[in-house]
Amino acid sequence: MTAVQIQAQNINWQIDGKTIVEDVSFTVAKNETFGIVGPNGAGKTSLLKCLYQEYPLSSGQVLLDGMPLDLFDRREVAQKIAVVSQLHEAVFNLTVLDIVNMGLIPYKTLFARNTDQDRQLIAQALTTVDLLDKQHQVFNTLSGGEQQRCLIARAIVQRPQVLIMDEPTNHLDVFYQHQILSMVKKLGLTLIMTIHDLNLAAQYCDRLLLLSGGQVLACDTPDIVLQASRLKEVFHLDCLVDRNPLTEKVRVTYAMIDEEANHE
Ligand SMILES: Nc1ncnc2c1ncn2[C@@H]1O[C@H](COP(=O)(O)OP(=O)(O)OP(=O)(O)O)[C@@H](O)[C@H]1O
Repeated sequence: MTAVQIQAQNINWQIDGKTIVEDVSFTVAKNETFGIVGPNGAGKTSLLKCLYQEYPLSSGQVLLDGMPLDLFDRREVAQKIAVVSQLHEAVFNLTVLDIVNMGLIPYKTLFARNTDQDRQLIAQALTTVDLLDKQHQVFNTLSGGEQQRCLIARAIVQRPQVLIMDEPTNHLDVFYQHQILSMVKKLGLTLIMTIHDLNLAAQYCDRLLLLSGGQVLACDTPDIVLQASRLKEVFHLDCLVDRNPLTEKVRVTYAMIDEEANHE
C-alpha cells in the first residue's frame, strides 16, 4: 500500500467571523500529484496556506508522515516542505542566483559558505528550469514566467519531500506550462498544487480535490471529479467532457457563456 505523506483532518479556517475553509479532509500519498481545483474565491489558496502553516487552523490538523505538522520545528518543516506561492513577493534587488540560493537556508547555519556541492546543486536547478544564462539578472526584471521558474529552482534546491505550488502555471506560455508540470512531476516528490486549468489538471494530476465555497465537493481521480454536470454546477458553464485524443486524458471543452447564469 502507498504511504500517506500528507493528511488533512477536518481543517477549518475562519477569518473575520467568516469560514473560508470548512471541514476539509483528504490524504495525499507519497509521490502523488494532487491538484486542488475550483472557482475564484473557493478557498484554494487559503487551504494551501493552512497546509503549510501560514494560516493557523481554527480547528483540525495536518499530519506529515503521520505526525502533526505543528510538532515539527520550523527548520525541519522547511527541509521537508517547499512552497512556490503566487508571485507577489517584493524581492528588490536580489538576483536569480540570490533567490535560488535561499533554497539552501534550511540546511545552513548563519554565515555558512556555499560548498562546491551547493553550487553544483544550484547550477543543476537553474539548468532544469532553463535559467542558467539569467542567473545574474535581477529577479524583478524577469518576465512572469521566468520568475515562476526561478521560484521553482529555489524549491528544487530546498530538496523537499513535499512541494506545494499555488497556481504554478500562472504567467507561463503553453510550452512552459507543460514543461514545468512535467518537470516537477519528474522530481518524484509529493506534489500538491492549485490549478485553474482543468485540462492541465486532468493531464498531470493523479487525483483532484474540487473545492467550492470552502467545502470539498469531490476528491478522486480526474475521470471521476471532472464530470460535466458537476462542472456546470460549480462554474455555471455548459461543457463537454471527453478524452484528449493525443493524451487519452480527460478533456473539458466549454460552451459559450450562458448570459442568464449568475456566476458567483
Ligand atoms: N487573509 C485573509 N483575510 C480575509 N479574507 C481572506 C484572507 N485570505 C483569503 N480570504 C478570503 O477567502 C476567500 C477565498 O480566498 P482564496 O484566495 O483562498 O480563494 P481561491 O480559491 O484561491 O481564489 P482564486 O482562484 O481567485 O485565487 C476569498 O473570499 C478571500 O477574500
